[in-house]
Amino acid sequence: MTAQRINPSILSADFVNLQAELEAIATADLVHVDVMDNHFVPNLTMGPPIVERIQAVSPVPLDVHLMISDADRWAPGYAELGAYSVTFHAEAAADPVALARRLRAIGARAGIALKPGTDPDPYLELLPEFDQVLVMTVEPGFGGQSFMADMMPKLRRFAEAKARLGLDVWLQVDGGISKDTIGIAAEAGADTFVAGSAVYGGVPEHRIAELRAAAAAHRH
Ligand SMILES: O=C(CO)[C@@H](O)[C@H](O)COP(=O)(O)O
Ligand SMILES: [Fe+2]
Repeated sequence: MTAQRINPSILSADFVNLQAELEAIATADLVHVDVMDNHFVPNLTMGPPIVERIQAVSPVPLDVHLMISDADRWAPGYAELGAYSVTFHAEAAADPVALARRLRAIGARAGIALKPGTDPDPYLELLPEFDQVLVMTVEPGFGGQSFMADMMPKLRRFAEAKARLGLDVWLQVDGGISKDTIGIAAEAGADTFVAGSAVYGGVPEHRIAELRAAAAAHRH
């Protein structure tokens, strides 16, 4: 049976009380950290100094999602500060395979993210180069948007390639995941679920448990 992971996104947390907000998700698998540069996406969040402090106090490992241009230059720094996984966007990297190899060499899991409009085809045969693939289920940039169910065929393409190649690459979804949508993504082959507003919009521990139960009901 596939292991499933719930990764709350601190984009929906109170940024002035980050330590308490991190402690509130101690029952999660990883904490999803959205790094935005106001260039690749029209929003700005944080950079290495803040991510380094999050790394120092978080009760769970860091799943860093880089929504930044020139990923080739900046992504290795996040692996060096100790992030468990570093995911960069395919659209923002000049050489995704070389970058993934650098991230792995530093000791991080290497992830590649695809915006909703990005064709999965060029990446299917490259799956062995990555530890996780992030299929965006909203346009990156903001929390609280609606889940795009029309991304499920793309997710299925990766699930098929994963099975065909016999890999244990994680298939992640991010955007609009709630107790009502998580089953749709699990059904299509996702095993790693990012949820921001759904977790921090209530008591995080309860929301995480609710999401786990809803995903498990559709486990592969
Ligand atoms: O990467 C992003 C947004 O670009 C996400 O990680 C959001 O933070 C998810 O928020 P919700 O859709 O779950 O509220
Ligand atoms: Fe994200």
